[in-house]
Amino acid sequence: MEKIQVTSSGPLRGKVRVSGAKNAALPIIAASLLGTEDIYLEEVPDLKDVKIMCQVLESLGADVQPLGPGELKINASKINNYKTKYELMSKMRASFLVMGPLLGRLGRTENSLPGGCNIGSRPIDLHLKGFRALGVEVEEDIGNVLAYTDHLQGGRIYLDFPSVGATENIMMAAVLAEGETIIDNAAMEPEIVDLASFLGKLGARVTGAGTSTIRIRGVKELGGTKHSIIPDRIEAGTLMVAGAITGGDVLVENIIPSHMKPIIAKLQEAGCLVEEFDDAVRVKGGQDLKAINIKTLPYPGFPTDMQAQFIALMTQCKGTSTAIETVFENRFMHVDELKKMKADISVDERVAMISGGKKLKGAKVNATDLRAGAALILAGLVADGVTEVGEIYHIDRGYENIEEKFRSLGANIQRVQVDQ
Ligand SMILES: CC(=O)N[C@H]1[C@@H](OP(=O)(O)OP(=O)(O)OC[C@H]2O[C@@H](n3ccc(=O)[nH]c3=O)[C@H](O)[C@@H]2O)O[C@H](CO)[C@@H](O)[C@@H]1O
Ligand SMILES: C=C(OP(=O)(O)O)C(=O)O
Repeated sequence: MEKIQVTSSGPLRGKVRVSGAKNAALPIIAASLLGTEDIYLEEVPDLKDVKIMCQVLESLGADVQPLGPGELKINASKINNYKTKYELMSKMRASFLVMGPLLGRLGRTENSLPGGCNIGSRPIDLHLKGFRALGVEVEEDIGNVLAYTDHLQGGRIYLDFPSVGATENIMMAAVLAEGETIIDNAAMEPEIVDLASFLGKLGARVTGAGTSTIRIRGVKELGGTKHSIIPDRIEAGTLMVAGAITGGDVLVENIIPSHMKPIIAKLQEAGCLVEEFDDAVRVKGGQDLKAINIKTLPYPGFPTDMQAQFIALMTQCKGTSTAIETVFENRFMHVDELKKMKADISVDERVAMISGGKKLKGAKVNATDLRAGAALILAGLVADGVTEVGEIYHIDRGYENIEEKFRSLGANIQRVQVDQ
């Protein structure tokens, strides 16, 4: 079994390049099902989730060819299957994003319910509400969803919560629907904007992405294009926290700084020095980190995908910090693991209180989900002794070459084979 071993590393220093965003690459690869000509993608991160999404596309009849590093060529002109395989769907939440494109292309899609990080119940009611508003019949059975229509018709959808996945799925169905679709209370994440820009290059007519109202005017057919995936703001944030927690000096390159506002603000509140460049951010960690408070929210609020890494940081901030999780109802599983490392944290429903500034101790811990895994690595960098992180397949879902990137900054980290 593979584990990641981290040993107390001292201040991290140097520069490191961020990969393309997992959460932009996944919907864009799914959206490639909409095109009828060659699609060339660049800056595609080499991740387990991306590989699974490519396998999902192939199982539907698309041709997916890796070109150079980070490059994919996709041709979906001959897709012939509307059913996705349970083995693939169960491995990844985002596999559900093929529903919208399949409805657009084939008018039919059948999927088992998606897997992914166990951070809450993660229903798909808003995706289905959106499809129904576009004239789609939806039949739900235990663990299975069948959706079909013989006429995809634009409609108006109000999302009760600005769900990222629902916004993406509805956009992808609506681009080939007849007439206009309006999504109100849409998610505003940068990954939605990247998807809209990709769809636009395929020939779709999408406006308003990045605001809470997205308008889509359906077209008859979409073509091909070349597109480069935006940088991963969560990987960037994780590397910035690595600089902060170790009192280091790290230049994180290939960043869109405007995507990083809540992270930059909270690192500054904690006492770090943050310098912004056109496409990079430098973080100098303070000697005495101060307690801070975070509350996760949809974009442009503080990202839930950075909450675990910030709790690791808060264990080193003097005083009591709080983290309020409002997006997912069960996203504090890393707390029990951090407590094994002697972190002083209590959780009351959606609020975690972190009494920080105390030395952590290395321990055997498990990555209970993707960002939990990142948080444990960050904690391991400043803990006495060795931290051994298990269940690292979660980490590999979302971080490309994580040990190499940390090692390039001077971290003492390696992947090891252990008996159990
Ligand atoms: C592949 C990808 O992009 N994953 C991201 C995406 O996940 P994902 O798209 O799954 O997240 P959503 O924005 O949909 O979920 C946010 C909240 O809405 C709820 N909800 C969602 C859909 C629905 O039909 N009904 C419903 O109630 C969820 O249970 C959750 O409480 O956005 C999350 C929130 O920023 C991030 O943590 C994930 O990293
Ligand atoms: C929760 C995440 O991913 P997913 O939605 O794919 O489970 C994440 O990236 O932190």
